[in-house]
Amino acid sequence: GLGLTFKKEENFGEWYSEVVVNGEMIEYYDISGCYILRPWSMSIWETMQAFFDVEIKKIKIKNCYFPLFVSSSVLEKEKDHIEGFAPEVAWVTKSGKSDLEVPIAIRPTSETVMYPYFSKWIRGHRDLPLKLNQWCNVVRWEFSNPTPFIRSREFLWQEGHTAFATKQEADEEVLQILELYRRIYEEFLAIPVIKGKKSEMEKFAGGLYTTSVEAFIPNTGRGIQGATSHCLGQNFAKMFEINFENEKGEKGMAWQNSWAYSTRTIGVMVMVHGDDKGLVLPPKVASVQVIVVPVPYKDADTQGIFDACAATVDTLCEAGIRAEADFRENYSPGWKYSHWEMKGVPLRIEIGPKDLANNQVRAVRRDNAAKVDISRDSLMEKVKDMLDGIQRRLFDAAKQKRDACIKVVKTWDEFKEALSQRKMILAPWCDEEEVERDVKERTRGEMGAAKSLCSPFDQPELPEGTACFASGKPAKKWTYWGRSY
Ligand SMILES: O=C(C[C@H]1NCCC[C@H]1O)Cn1cnc2c(c1=O)CCCC2
Ligand SMILES: [Mg+2]
Repeated sequence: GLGLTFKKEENFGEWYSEVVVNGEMIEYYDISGCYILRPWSMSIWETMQAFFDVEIKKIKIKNCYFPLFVSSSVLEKEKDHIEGFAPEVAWVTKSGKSDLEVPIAIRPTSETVMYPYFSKWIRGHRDLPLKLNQWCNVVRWEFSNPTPFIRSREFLWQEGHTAFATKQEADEEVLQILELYRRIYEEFLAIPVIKGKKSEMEKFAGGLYTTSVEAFIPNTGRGIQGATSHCLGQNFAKMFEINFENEKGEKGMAWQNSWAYSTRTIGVMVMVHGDDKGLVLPPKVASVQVIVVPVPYKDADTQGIFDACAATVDTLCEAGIRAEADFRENYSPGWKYSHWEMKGVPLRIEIGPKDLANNQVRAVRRDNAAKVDISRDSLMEKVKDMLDGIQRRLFDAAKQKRDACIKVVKTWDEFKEALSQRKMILAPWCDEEEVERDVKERTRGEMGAAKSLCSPFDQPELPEGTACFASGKPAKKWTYWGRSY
């Protein structure tokens, strides 16, 4: 039948796999960890891309494209960058029947692809700042449970790579980009995120510090890194000799950032907003915001109903609303209702003989199933208002649900209790890496260990003498902890 066989509250993993397929976002592919992005999800990626691309161009970042292939010598250049990740790197070793002289890696990220050329192009301070971005795919041969959008062996992302003469410029840009990532989640995907700094253990090993926007999946009680913006310091500049002569003719090393968000964003949106009828798309990213369904009754003025549907689509499209009608003859209205609910279209408009007679339409919201009769005279503004209302309500509902999953703790026992309740935990921490390692060790189990998610920029009051929840040492900062993806 049309409905889902798994329930979100009962079999989350199976529900998720089914809903991304039945919603026509994904088709499973015959290579494990690889998925087909169908138009229904590709259009969401394109909508976010359109926003982000315009915004980065406002701050003078230029798009480029570097090769997919990385030579092994260059990939292994930044030692502590690569050591932890080596197993994930995919290699080309043959062409046709013959082996390649030297294996060639497929980019898992492009620092080592780009930075030899940054070194070549950056000579004097006038060559700075150099600010590049590329929209591309990357390959990471992950082994842990592959999940569409969330963890796949190939994914789409943007990766920004910038170089500055001063640390201050780099620091400023890290936060500018992080704010764009917050807007992607909160303004487009209607998902609340927390901005913060990663711990020394969780940061990007090759960098100086990592900032991130952290989301949370209430159904699994796991945090998920939504996007990252790193300051690389001068580590890569030292390794790749990215030097420049400043105004006084002195030699300086560039300060660099790198930042990314990926198609993982779409998976988070499905997990947060989806329900047992299928996908629920925030209007801002829905490729079809309104679906108009004719509801003919026997032979009562069927042509009039069809004409009214077509006219309704025209009126809404003229107002910039992404509206379509489903005129397929071989499906019943009821079948169409379920179909478009499964695909998560935010608003359905039904037009039957009664609606026609009263010069009105029946609007049905996907998020809360509310039904409203709208006069065709005020159709445009009423539909606009409803779509804005749906966007806002999805965010508010997700924020309320996420906030209910946050627990503030001060002691180890409270921490363990909150973890068993699948919470996202805010605790005072001494900021010592050994203690973080200890927390991971002490919370290992079949559900996975707890790790630090981020230290929020928005720090609550930390009274003098507050003890670290895990070590009892003087706490230095409030930090979010939890199981994560
Ligand atoms: O990719 C990054 C850092 C950085 N890369 C560019 C965009 C921003 C940010 O993601 C971290 N990272 C993650 N995963 C891997 C690597 C890696 O460097 C290198 C090799 C294999 C897997
Ligand atoms: Mg990884």
